[in-house]
Parts: sequence; structure tokens; C-alpha cells
Amino acid sequence: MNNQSVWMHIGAGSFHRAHQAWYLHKLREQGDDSWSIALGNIRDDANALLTQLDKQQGAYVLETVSPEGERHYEQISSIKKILPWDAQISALIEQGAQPNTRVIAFTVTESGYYLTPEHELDLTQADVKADLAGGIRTLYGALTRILKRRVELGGAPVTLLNCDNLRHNGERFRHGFLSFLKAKQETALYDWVSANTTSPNTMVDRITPRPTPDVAERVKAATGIQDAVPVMGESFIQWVIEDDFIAGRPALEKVGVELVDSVLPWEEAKIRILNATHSCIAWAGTLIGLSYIDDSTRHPVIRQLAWEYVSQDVIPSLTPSPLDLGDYRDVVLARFSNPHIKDTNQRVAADGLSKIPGMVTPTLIQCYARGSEPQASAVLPALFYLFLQRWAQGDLPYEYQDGVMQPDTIRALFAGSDPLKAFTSDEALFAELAGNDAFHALMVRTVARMQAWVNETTAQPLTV
Ligand SMILES: NC(=O)c1ccc[n+]([C@@H]2O[C@H](COP(=O)([O-])OP(=O)(O)OC[C@H]3O[C@@H](n4cnc5c(N)ncnc54)[C@H](O)[C@@H]3O)[C@@H](O)[C@H]2O)c1
Ligand SMILES: OC[C@@H](O)C(O)[C@H](O)CO
Repeated sequence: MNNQSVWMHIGAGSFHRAHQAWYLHKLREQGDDSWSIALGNIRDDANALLTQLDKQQGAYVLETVSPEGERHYEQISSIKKILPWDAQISALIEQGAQPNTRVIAFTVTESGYYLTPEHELDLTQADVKADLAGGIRTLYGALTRILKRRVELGGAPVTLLNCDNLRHNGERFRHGFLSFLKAKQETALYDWVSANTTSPNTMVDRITPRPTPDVAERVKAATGIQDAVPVMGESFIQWVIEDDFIAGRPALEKVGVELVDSVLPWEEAKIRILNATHSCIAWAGTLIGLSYIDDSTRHPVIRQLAWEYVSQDVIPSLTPSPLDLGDYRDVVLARFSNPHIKDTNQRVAADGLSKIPGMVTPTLIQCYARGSEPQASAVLPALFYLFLQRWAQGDLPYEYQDGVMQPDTIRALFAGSDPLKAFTSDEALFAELAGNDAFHALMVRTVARMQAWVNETTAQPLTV
């Protein structure tokens, strides 16, 4: 691997293996093996996966499922090096410092960037504080160590590529990282990063559920391969990237990646129409006792809520757009309805405290700005409020994961005299709408309407 260009990926989740690793695999299949992946993780929650992948020389089977239920199996072999985890992230530092590592990409979830609604680094977050004091809990603390070593070894330029669902993901990450370096008084590294790295914005798309044991069983039956860590996703895949790689890139255009000057129309459509609607469906489905995204999407009331949110509030906010947003909405709802992808409401409901400000609040604000009350969009925070209330009551059917949640703060909110007022006054969620009387009144009505719907629906047997 020494003379090759290395794409180091931080964040050994399912998505990376179903998406970026697939594209690089397709390129290698075409005979271009000039790039390969080195994969590692900042936190210790991927250790078992990394150990097993190492035993399999980085190879694994990807199962994809079309809306018609056709399953396809491919052995993915673009990951050529596994970077084992230790508390000092030694292997990530060693690999990330090498001059032939020309791209450092990452998927560390929506809540892994610790930004305020104004897109500033949130210095009040415990993880950020810990890393400013020398810890390695966040991407910022990890990159600080990796890039310091890179500078010591000569300081070859490198692209820092965000592959998470975040608006302007390259720019927002970069601002967060530079703010972190400033707060840490790492002046020399700040200057080096400013001059020697780029951070293109990207839009990434492929629904990738957490793999369940039946994936390995199907892989064995279909291919004969005994794979302990296969991954599965929908057949749909898309990647749009701003073409700004400072140290070269794989010939991604040969495998269907769209390299563009501005990713803006794609990312807005993806974040507001796909991701926000997805979470809406997950919160609503959970509240009425459903476990899966496809069942929840096929529920007529939930489908209508999602359709109205996109049609009434998002499309007018994003128009004009070079994309056919109505068509995008319909395709997205069809993808969510795929009964062969048993994606869970639990996975998609996660990180709501980051998703509301990032994915929903801009639409609320834009509706008010053009004089239209966002009745359909208010349904999303209303559902999330009821969902959080269930969590505070200990009544969710699963563990809720939220990277920025302070459990005591949420419990205190629901123990207070007017929890909905406290919720709608939260600037971290609603930015300039926090404390706005008209918005609060809309939320009071919408929460009451959603609560009545939940009560009625759960009082009778479910048909989906
Ligand atoms: N799964 C999908 O359908 C999908 C599709 C498009 C984009 N994405 C993006 O990829 C992200 C990861 O998805 P996944 O399916 O791989 O999830 P996953 O749960 O399989 O993996 C999450 C990864 O993020 C790491 N992580 C979590 N919080 C972190 C933090 N604060 N700092 C550093 N690392 C952290 C974990 O250690 C793990 O490696 C999503 O949050 C989303 O932004 C996912
Ligand atoms: O909305 C949840 C996301 O993880 C989603 O599955 C993904 O963004 C699809 O590309």
C-alpha cells in the first residue's frame, strides 16, 4: 500500500462501508487501484468490528435491496488497512501523518460537530471542553493530534472530507475545527490547516440500516461466504461533491459520483426532504407503537404529515431549485416504504437535538419570513417534543441515542411547570424563533393535535 494514495476514513460505522468504500471498490474493479482505504475509529465502540474486519483482510459483503426486493451481493475490497483502536489513537495518527494519505474523510454522526444554531463551536459541550484540555473524544481533538504529527513529518497538504448529513458539511466542520484550534491556542496548526487543507462540501446518500444477524445468514446462503461483518443498504446510492481536493482524489466521476461547483441544491433537498422527513416518520411511528420505517411510512396519517411538510413548507422555501423537488419527495417516500429494508425507527430517531436545529428550524424561519405560518413543519418539533416526553417518562420502547443530550437537563425540562414553553424557548433548537409568541402558540396547538392523534391511534389496533 506504500506507493498508493490512501483515503483514511475516521468513523467505522455501517454507512462508510456501504457508501464511500463501495465507490472506491467500483473504481478498483475498473482496474484503477491507485487509491485504497485505511479505516479507523475515534471511540472504542467499533473495536469488535475492526478486529473482525482485520481478520477478513478488510473485505466484507455488501447486500443491497431494490424497492422490488431484488437482493444483490458484492464483496467489497477497497479497505486495505485496518487501524486498530487505542486510547491515544496511535494508528490513526501514524496513518494520517503519512504524505501518501491524501484524503482524511469522516462520518462521526450529525451530533459529532458540536455547533450552535449560529454554526459556532459550542464551547459549553463536555466533549469539547475535554478535548480542549487534551482529550480525544471528538473529531476536533483527534484531528489536532493527527495533523500535528503530519506537520512534524513534513506537512503534506491533505483534504479533510466530511461525509455526514450536515448542511454545508465541509464549511461547517472547517469553521468548527478552526475555532477549536483557536480556542486551544494552537496558532501554528491553525495557520497550517488554513493553508494546507481543503474541506469540500458533500452530499451523501444511501439508506444503511444497522446490520441484523439475518444479513450474515442471507450472505452465506447467496454467496457461500461466511462473513461475520456484512453490511446492507438500499440499492439507491448518490454522492455529490464539490471538486476541491488539495492533494488529488480518486477518479470518482468514473463510478457515478457527481463532482460539482456547489453542492447547495442537493444538500438542501437531502437534509430537508429526506433526513427531516425520515426523522418525522421515526418519531411519529415510535409514538404509535411501530418499530420500522417502512411500516411507519405506509401509515396513511404519517405519510400525509410527511407529504404536507415537504409540499406546503419545504418546497416553497427551496424554490427555485434545479431539482424537481416534488419528484424528489415522491422518490424519497417510496424509498422509505421499501418493505425489504427493515430500517428501524430507533436508528432514524437518533440525534433529534441536532436534527431539529439543522434540518427543520431553517424551514420554520423561512416560512415566517415569507408571511406563512409553518403549520405543516411545526408537526416535526411537536412530534419530537412528545417523543422526548416519552423518553423522560421512561416509556420509549428502545434506548434513545443523542450525542449532545444532557439527560438531567431534559428531565428537568419535563419536571418544570411549563415544559412546552421551555422547549419552544430553547435557542439551541429554534434560534431566532425561541421565545416567539406566535411560534409558541402554533406549537401549543400542534402538540395538542399530535397528542390527540397518538391517543386515538393507540386506542385501536394498528393497521399499516
Ligand atoms: N446510515 C445511513 O443511512 C447514512 C446515510 C447517509 C449519511 N450517513 C451519515 O453517517 C453517519 C454515521 O452513520 P452510520 O450508519 O455509519 O452510523 P453508525 O452508528 O454505524 O456509526 C457511527 C460512527 O460514529 C462514531 N461516533 C459517534 N459519535 C461520535 C462523536 N461524537 N465523535 C466521534 N465519533 C463518533 C461512532 O464511533 C461510529 O464509528 C450518520 O450519522 C450520518 O451523518 C448515514
Ligand atoms: O435519516 C437518517 C439517515 O441516516 C439516512 O438513512 C441517510 O441520510 C440516507 O442517506
